[in-house]
Parts: sequence; structure tokens; C-alpha cells
Amino acid sequence: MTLVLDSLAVSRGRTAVLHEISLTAGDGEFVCLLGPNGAGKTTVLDTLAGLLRPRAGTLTWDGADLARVPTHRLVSLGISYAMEGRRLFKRLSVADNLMLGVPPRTPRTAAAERLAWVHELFPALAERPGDPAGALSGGQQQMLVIAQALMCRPRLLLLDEPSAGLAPRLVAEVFGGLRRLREDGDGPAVLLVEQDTGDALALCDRGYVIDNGRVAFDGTCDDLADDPRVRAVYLGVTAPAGEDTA
Ligand SMILES: Nc1ncnc2c1ncn2[C@@H]1O[C@H](COP(=O)(O)OP(=O)(O)OP(=O)(O)O)[C@@H](O)[C@H]1O
Repeated sequence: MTLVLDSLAVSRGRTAVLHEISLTAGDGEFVCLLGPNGAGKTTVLDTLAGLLRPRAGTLTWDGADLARVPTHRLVSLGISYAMEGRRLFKRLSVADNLMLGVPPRTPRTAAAERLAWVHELFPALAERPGDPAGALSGGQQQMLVIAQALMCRPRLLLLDEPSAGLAPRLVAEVFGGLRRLREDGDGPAVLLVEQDTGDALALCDRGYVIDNGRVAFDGTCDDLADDPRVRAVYLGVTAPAGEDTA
């Protein structure tokens, strides 16, 4: 199952935000979208989720035209969106929040298997299943958001800024779970929007640097991390003395 965006152009209100974005994500591939604030990364995910409609260009998933799919049908196509901002039912228990991610009419045994699966990915969530989600640490709440999005067993997970607002130790815990997801072998492709470029490049296979609504650079994460221009301009890393940045 492949995601293909071709020359996608999207506006928010009257403002053109994305201009000719082309990108792909293959089966099980982890792909990150990097770049400065306001570049348009979240707009890419919102468009994939049917929250915005493209002005021009195409977006297809497994050959289907996603631009025509309403948001409520995404899960049936195998797409799940973990939005930024840890939107959970804070007074409901951890277990209940997870079960809300299971589509109706899913057999109980399948739901139980998925619960065991997300507990393996994020063991902290198995420790206090009856606690209200609001009582969890910020890192655990972020794990719960991701785990809830995985409970529909997606083939593509759209994941917006899982590191936002978290201390480095908690970011490491969240990314530990994402690494286990990647190693799982039967997990979804992931399209990850991140400000934490170091962790994103270490986790993912390929990346796109978005700047001002366009793809400024793309390549394997190793190549992006090594590219002096990407490092200097977008990753905030200056080259060691003697390294060519031209
Ligand atoms: N709801 C909205 N209505 C109008 N404009 C918006 C809205 N949300 C975002 N924008 C604008 O669209 C542009 C792209 O925003 P977007 O959130 O996609 O960027 P981003 O790369 O994800 O950055 P950030 O990490 O800051 O969210 C920005 O100029 C932003 O101000």
C-alpha cells in the first residue's frame, strides 16, 4: 500500500499554504516531514485526513483518490491520524481511551490482541489501565494518543509532533515505542511531522524538509542528516570546522 502525493497545492482560507508538494510513503515505511514552524507540515497531514481539500494536484492511497474521501471513512481505508495536542478523554480510564480507538463491530478477540500489541509497544500503558488518562505524565499521555490511533490496526499512521512539550527523557520514551513499532515488521507506514529533527531522522527511513509550502530537500534520513546545507539551514546544526557548507 503506497501513499502518493503529486504536485499537491492547498490553501487555508485565502492563504496558499502548500505549493506543489510531491511525496511518497511505501508499505511500512517511516517517513518524516521536517522544517520550520509554519512551513506547512501539519497542513499536509490535515489534507490527507480530509480536513482540507487540495486546490490542485492529487493524493492517492493504494490507488484510491483520497481527496474525495470524507474524514470518517479514513479508518476503513486503514488510515489513522494522531493529531498534535494530546486530545484524550482525560476523565476516562487509560483502558477506555484505548478501546475508543477500536472500530465498532471489531471482534473481541481482535480488540484484545490489539490491546496486548500496544502494551508491548508502550509498556507504561499496561501499568495502570484503570487510572484516568489525565493522571498520566505528559509522555504517557502522548503514548496513549499513539496507542489509541493504533487500535484500529492502521496501514498508515499520520503522527503530528509527538515530542511537543515533552522533556527530553519523555521524548526518548515515546520514541522508544515508535522504534518498537518500526521493528514490529507488521506495523503501519508512518508519516511523522516533527520539530525534533534529531530523533525523527534517527527513527525514520526517509524524510522531506518542507519550507514555505514546498519540498526543499528530500532523501534518506542518513543523507539528510549528513547534508551540510540541510544541517545548517534547517536542522540548526553548524558544520564542524573544516567541513564544506557551500
Ligand atoms: N486553522 C488555520 N487557519 C488559517 N491558517 C492556518 C491555520 N493553521 C495554520 N495556518 C497557517 O498555515 C501555515 C502552515 O501551517 P502548518 O501548521 O501546516 O505549519 P507547520 O509546518 O505544521 O508548522 P507548526 O510546526 O508551527 O505547526 C502557517 O502560515 C499557518 O499560520
